[in-house]
Amino acid sequence: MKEIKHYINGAYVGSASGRLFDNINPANGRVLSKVHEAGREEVDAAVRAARAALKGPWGRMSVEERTAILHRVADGITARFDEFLEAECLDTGKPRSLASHIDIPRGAANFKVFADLVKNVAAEAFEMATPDGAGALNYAVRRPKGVIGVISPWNLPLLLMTWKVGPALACGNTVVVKPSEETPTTTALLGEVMQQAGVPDGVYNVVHGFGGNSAGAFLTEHPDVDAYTFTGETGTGETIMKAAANGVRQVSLELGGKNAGIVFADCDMDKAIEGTLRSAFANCGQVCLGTERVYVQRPIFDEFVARLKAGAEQLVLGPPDDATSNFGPLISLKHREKVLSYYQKAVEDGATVITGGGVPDMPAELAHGAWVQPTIWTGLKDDSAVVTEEIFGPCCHVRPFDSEEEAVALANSLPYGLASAIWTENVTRAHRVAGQLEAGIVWVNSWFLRDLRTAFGGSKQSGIGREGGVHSLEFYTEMKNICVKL
Ligand SMILES: NC(=O)c1ccc[n+]([C@@H]2O[C@H](COP(=O)([O-])OP(=O)(O)OC[C@H]3O[C@@H](n4cnc5c(N)ncnc54)[C@H](O)[C@@H]3O)[C@@H](O)[C@H]2O)c1
Ligand SMILES: O=C/C=C/C=C(\O)C(=O)O
Repeated sequence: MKEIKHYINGAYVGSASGRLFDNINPANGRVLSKVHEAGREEVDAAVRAARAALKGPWGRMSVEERTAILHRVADGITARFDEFLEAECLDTGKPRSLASHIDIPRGAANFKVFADLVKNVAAEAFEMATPDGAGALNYAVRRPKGVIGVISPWNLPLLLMTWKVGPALACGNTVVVKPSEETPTTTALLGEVMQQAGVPDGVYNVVHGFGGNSAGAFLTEHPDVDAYTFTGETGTGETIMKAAANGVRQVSLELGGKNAGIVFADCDMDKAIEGTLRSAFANCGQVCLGTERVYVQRPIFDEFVARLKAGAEQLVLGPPDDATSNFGPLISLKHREKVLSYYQKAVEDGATVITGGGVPDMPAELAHGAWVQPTIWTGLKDDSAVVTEEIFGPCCHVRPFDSEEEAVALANSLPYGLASAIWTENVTRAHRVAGQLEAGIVWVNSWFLRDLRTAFGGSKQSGIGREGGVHSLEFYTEMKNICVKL
């Protein structure tokens, strides 16, 4: 059976403890590989390697050399596209059509975009007056923040990990990555690409394991890491923030959401249905930006629900290697238990189940996979846990509204604030509502349309900080002001 090892200081190494855990294929429940679980010893070795690399050739390299290497990393991912695709689809069960259009190309783009960006961003300068009339000149320079701890989730493994590693390395930092225990393979494979691209040893390190009392906690408790960038659940973000408080380390947190879609009666119904179907069901609903609350203006409510139901019922469930399928399993049986507990709660709370609500019948070879039905409810009260808590499954609750004010108040009513989607053909309304929504990202007549130069992140309990474009530089560099008296 294949083993997945840590990647530390340019070499693949196993755990001293010899502890291994199973990497399961969620489509059929079979073990794909055995993964080494890092103890404090491996995490410490990875952090030491990252610290040494910062002081070594990486730290002394010109921006031109560094960014040329990162372009080679991107090209290396593209050259091994099929291997990355296969690995990502086996670990997650997601359809190839999805991973080949989103996950893997974005993995490569995340290195190119930030390599190009750091070459072209100027820093600030201020001339100032002084009492003697000679004046002084202030100018800023950016320096790498140091060793960055990267902790990533399982829903878009390569995409979300490289979204952090790309800018971190472009800015001259070194990294220790702890990928999700559910999806270790592409993060491990990237080590080979890094090596072939000429990334010096110790710049990119990977340790595998779980969160609490395992590699994740050992990394966030390690005193020699300068900052942490994390994507995952809000509760985990709180834990990491507490650990990072020791030694006053900075955090960038991309956390959970309970995102609202607002569909006005003046929308283009075809676009609104297509976009809402994608935002609720893509990646089996396991997208942080996904829509789990849909508010629809009353005159079109019945038609919208009927068309959404028809769309959901046309989704084709199947494993990644089935070219006709566009809907995969959840990440694990454990996650399915959580999702199904909300399916049950919805019924207990009096929901009308428009479609789905349970486990689909799958052929025998997939019977042990983490399959669930795409599910739509109506009729829940606004305070039902199904409507207020992030489920992270292929489901949404649809509720009618009457006025624009009501829709904005409903959308803003939760402690989350990651993303929203507005569907309307009235351009004035679109701008007016977008300006009032408490969310880091608002899409108008679209969903998950991403320009990597833009600020990405959540408000309220959906996160701290923004990454993307120049905003990544704020986190991955230390800006230093130099004041010269003339
Ligand atoms: N805002 C965003 O950009 C964004 C993007 C994707 C996913 N998410 C969120 O991520 C969640 C789904 O991902 P998940 O289930 O992998 O999240 P998670 O918080 O369970 O795990 C994320 C990572 O943190 C690690 N971890 C867990 N406990 C830890 C601890 N105590 N110390 C250190 N590390 C720890 C895990 O091993 C994993 O690598 C959802 O809530 C989703 O909304 C947010
Ligand atoms: O599941 C969350 C998806 C996040 C997407 C991004 O971080 C991105 O597109 O940069």
